[in-house]
Amino acid sequence: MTITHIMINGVPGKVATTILAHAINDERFTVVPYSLTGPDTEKSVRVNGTDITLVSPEERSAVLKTIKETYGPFVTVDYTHPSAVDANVAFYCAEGLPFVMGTTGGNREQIRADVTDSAIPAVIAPNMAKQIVGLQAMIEYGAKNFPGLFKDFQMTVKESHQSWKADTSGTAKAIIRQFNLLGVEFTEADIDKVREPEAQKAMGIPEEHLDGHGWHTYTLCAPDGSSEFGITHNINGRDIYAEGTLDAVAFVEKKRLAGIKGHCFSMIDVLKNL
Ligand SMILES: NC(=O)C1=CN([C@@H]2O[C@H](COP(=O)(O)OP(=O)(O)OC[C@H]3O[C@@H](n4cnc5c(N)ncnc54)[C@H](OP(=O)(O)O)[C@@H]3O)[C@@H](O)[C@H]2O)C=CC1
Ligand SMILES: O=C(O)C1=N[C@H](C(=O)O)C[C@H](O)C1
Repeated sequence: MTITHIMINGVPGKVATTILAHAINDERFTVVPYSLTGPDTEKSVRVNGTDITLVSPEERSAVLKTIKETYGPFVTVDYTHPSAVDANVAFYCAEGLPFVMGTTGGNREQIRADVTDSAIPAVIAPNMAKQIVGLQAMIEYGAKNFPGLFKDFQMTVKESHQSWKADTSGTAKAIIRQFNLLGVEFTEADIDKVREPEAQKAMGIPEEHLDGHGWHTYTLCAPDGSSEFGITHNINGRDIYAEGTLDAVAFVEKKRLAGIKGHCFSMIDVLKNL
């Protein structure tokens, strides 16, 4: 089995740390013990017995030189902050670092264009939970094959996440774009964002998951009120994102070894190639 080197950026953030803990225990990978992180964090953290050196934005170019010399090629995973996405993608493209981008936000058109103009393959997706990706693929199939199927239906979208989440759900934004193709008139501004713990408890979200959950419901009502359709995905905790992320890393490494450059893949591409 080929062992892939993997560097996970965004530690000590919640998702990056979860992915790191899973990667350490996954025999397909060797973790590069560095993480590019924000300007205000400590110098290192220990995760499952592995010491990870945290690299601030000012230090990253110099430290990357050492990492490349020490470890050779590796795949980068990004679970940082929506405000960091654009600069991080520009950095990965300029430095020739194949990557998996789980972070939401940023200028999604621009980051795809950056990858297209670069010499690397990448996977970019707002949701790495394979079952949610499968659901997205089904909705996308419907949008391609039955455009306008829900024309004139009234949609409501409710998404709840931990109170400090920086942005509106990237997953919800991606899914409503598919519903637009199905004929539904709905914009990102219409999304009902729930961030208040008391409101979340009232929705039935377990208290122990108030600081880490993603509960989404999409409801479609017929114009005459005679029928209603709903799609719900309720995730507690963050473990579900690890398997898909690590499969995406293995996928990107295969593409790198095959010499694929300047190509942006989705998690649906990963799912189709498992
Ligand atoms: N694709 C998917 O399946 C999923 C995507 N996500 C997305 O992942 C992202 C991270 O979420 P979460 O872990 O909860 O967030 P956290 O706020 O817990 O972690 C973000 C981390 O990124 C660090 N950071 C800030 N600026 C930079 C920078 N310039 N470069 C590198 N790191 C930086 C932060 O450091 P500091 O605290 O010092 O600012 C922090 O440690 C979000 O966009 C979220 O929506 C989440 C779950 C699943
Ligand atoms: O911040 C989170 O937690 C999540 N972010 C992603 C999003 O914005 O959709 C994925 C998931 O909902 C969890």
